[in-house]
Amino acid sequence: MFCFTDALFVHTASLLLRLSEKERLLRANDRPFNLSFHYARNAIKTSKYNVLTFLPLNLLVQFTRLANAYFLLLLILQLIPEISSLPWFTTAVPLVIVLSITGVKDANDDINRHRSDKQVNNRTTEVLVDGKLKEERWKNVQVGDIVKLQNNHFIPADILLLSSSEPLNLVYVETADLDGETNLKVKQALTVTGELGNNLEAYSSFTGEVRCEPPNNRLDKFKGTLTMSGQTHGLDNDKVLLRGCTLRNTDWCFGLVIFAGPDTKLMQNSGKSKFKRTRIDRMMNILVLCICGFLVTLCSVLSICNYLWETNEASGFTVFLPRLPDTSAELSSFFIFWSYVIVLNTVVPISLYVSVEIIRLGNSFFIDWDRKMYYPKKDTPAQARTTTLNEELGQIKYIFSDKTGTLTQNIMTFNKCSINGKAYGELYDFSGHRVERTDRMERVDFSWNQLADPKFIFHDHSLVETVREGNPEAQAFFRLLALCHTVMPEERKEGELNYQAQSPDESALVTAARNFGFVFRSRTPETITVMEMGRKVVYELVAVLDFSNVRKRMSVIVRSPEGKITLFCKGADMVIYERLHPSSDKLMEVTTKHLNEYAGDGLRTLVLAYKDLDGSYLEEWRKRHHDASIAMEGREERLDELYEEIEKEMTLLGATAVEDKLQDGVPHTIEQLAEADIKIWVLTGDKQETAENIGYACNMLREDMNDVFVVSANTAEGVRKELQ
Ligand SMILES: Nc1ncnc2c1ncn2[C@@H]1O[C@H](COP(=O)(O)OP(=O)(O)OP(=O)(O)O)[C@@H](O)[C@H]1O
Ligand SMILES: [Mg+2]
Repeated sequence: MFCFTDALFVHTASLLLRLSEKERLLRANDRPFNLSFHYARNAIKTSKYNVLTFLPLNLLVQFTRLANAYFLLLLILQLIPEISSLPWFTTAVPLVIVLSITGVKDANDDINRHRSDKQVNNRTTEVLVDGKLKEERWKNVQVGDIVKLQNNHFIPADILLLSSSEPLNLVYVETADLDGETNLKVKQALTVTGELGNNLEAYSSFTGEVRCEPPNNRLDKFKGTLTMSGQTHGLDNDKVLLRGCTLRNTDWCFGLVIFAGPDTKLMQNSGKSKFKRTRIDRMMNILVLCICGFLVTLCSVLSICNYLWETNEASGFTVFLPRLPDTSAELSSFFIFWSYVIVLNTVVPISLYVSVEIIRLGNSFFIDWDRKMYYPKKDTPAQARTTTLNEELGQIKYIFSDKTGTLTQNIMTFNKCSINGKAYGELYDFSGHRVERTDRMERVDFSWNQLADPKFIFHDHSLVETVREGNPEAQAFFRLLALCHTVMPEERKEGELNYQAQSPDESALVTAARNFGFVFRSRTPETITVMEMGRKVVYELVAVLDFSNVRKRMSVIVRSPEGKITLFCKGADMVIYERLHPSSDKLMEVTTKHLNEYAGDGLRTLVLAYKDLDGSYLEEWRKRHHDASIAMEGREERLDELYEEIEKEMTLLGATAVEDKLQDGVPHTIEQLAEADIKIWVLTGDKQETAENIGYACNMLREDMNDVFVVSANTAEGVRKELQ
């Protein structure tokens, strides 16, 4: 008994501690220190019941259903002899059958959950204990442990990447189970921890201290610092491997466990699934309640009549209807009320619930069997994952969709560009008329460039000539594209370059630069290596001012081998235009004209600009930047301010236009949805003109809609006003 309360106390204490966790502190290789915080262990539990709690909890859940509760009430009434007019088992038997069928189904589901929990908790991974790697079950992994992961293995907890087998400490992870994206994501360790390599001795004396945000469910954000040998380094999402991902293309990597078990982002996201009701369900509930009301009224009227009869007439019938001596008329009519409730219980159509359930089950089979919803190419039939919601399908009024990747293919091709006021990529015939591109046209030959991507297609020869002639603006344009991005290169064999990009736009732009002779070759957290027209140039990467959809731009600051410091920036036209030096005004006008043409064709556009920086100013800025990037409080705001300060008075270089084709059948589908009077909302961050043109291209907007109106407010309040 003692033991039990003790355990309970420790558990509650750790729960309280965890609830109030404001910041997480942990030290590598120091279990006693980490244990003092009572962080959650790595075992997970998704099951709902155990042997003891199953019966009470499951019954409680089942009786929250109106029909079951109603049956129970009837049963209780029938157990009272003064009221009962039917034998008790007429209600008890069906109720028990219904409850036990549902109970068996729930128990089976829960046994499966127990089984999968057990399987997951007993997976093994290698943990560093006393200087040696030891196989350890997942459930025994603790916060602060150093683990070694192998290729194609699942990641057991949320882990800070320390070092890896790949050059430059890269690792590749597949995140399909987390966010559904199938392209591999690249993570890179800090250079200081990367130096630990595969050295177990170095690892056992590693005492890095991590300070980071408390557990939360945001998959794309992480904020923390790592302090080792007196130096503090900022940590962000790029250095963390999340539970639920799989290691790919990486022989091994080492990591430090930061969040375990229920604290991992994966588990924090798997919130309780809500019980959804359909509209028919709700309507049925209301009807049943009304009928119940009717039943109560009926029974009340009958029991009042009974009371009247008892007081006025009953004395004459005692011969036939003998009664107990002390029953009053009031009591008798009270009992009569409940007897009528039982007798008339068939008024309430409880069987309706059962019928509807069966109809839905049948309906879901019809959905699974529907040949028109079968896609032979991938052998995928339609699948009704739930049998409780299918009648809602016919009631849909709104569809909310994403644009990129849903309406469009998410395959981006570099199509056109405007450099220093001159447009490239457009094709003209001898008389100067624009011609449509076809497959038969002569492509630009990139064989002079050994590192070119053979799949890249471009038709305008003049651009290559301009670059090869050494036009400084054209070269600066492609240099920017080769430097300003977050793409990760992969070069397994000499010359076989492969780009891994978070966003396909960037990969298209970097590939374009690659073909035009500015080949992005490799990156470390401190440098970027580019082959510029066959010459290897290593740029020092001073800072990356990352992209966010609020900033709508991204920049890098690099120092060339000659010591020239430049900020390169690319982003949405309006955002860049606001930050240009007045000397670019003329160029801006011409570029705007080109941009409007591109947007008119439904192309995605980006504007490119640069700025030369002064060394002493940069040093001072860099210091402030470092302070802000390891700050735990207000990190984003402070960084934003610093970015804002340096990204101004830039010089315009030009603009790019990238094409993302519509998926097959999109216009047709949208047309049919519109015919069914379903309203469609599409989410996009594109330039307004581009978005409008894609809207026309996919039949969302039609020429005959003459009052297309634009809401142009920036706050929730403003949008609400304009909509009214
Ligand atoms: N990698 C990037 N670097 C710089 N600017 C970018 C980058 N990606 C997008 N932008 C700019 O920021 C704007 C907003 O980006 P966001 O990702 O929100 O939308 P989007 O990707 O264009 O939208 P959608 O998902 O509908 O295609 C874009 O219109 C573009 O101008
Ligand atoms: Mg985007």
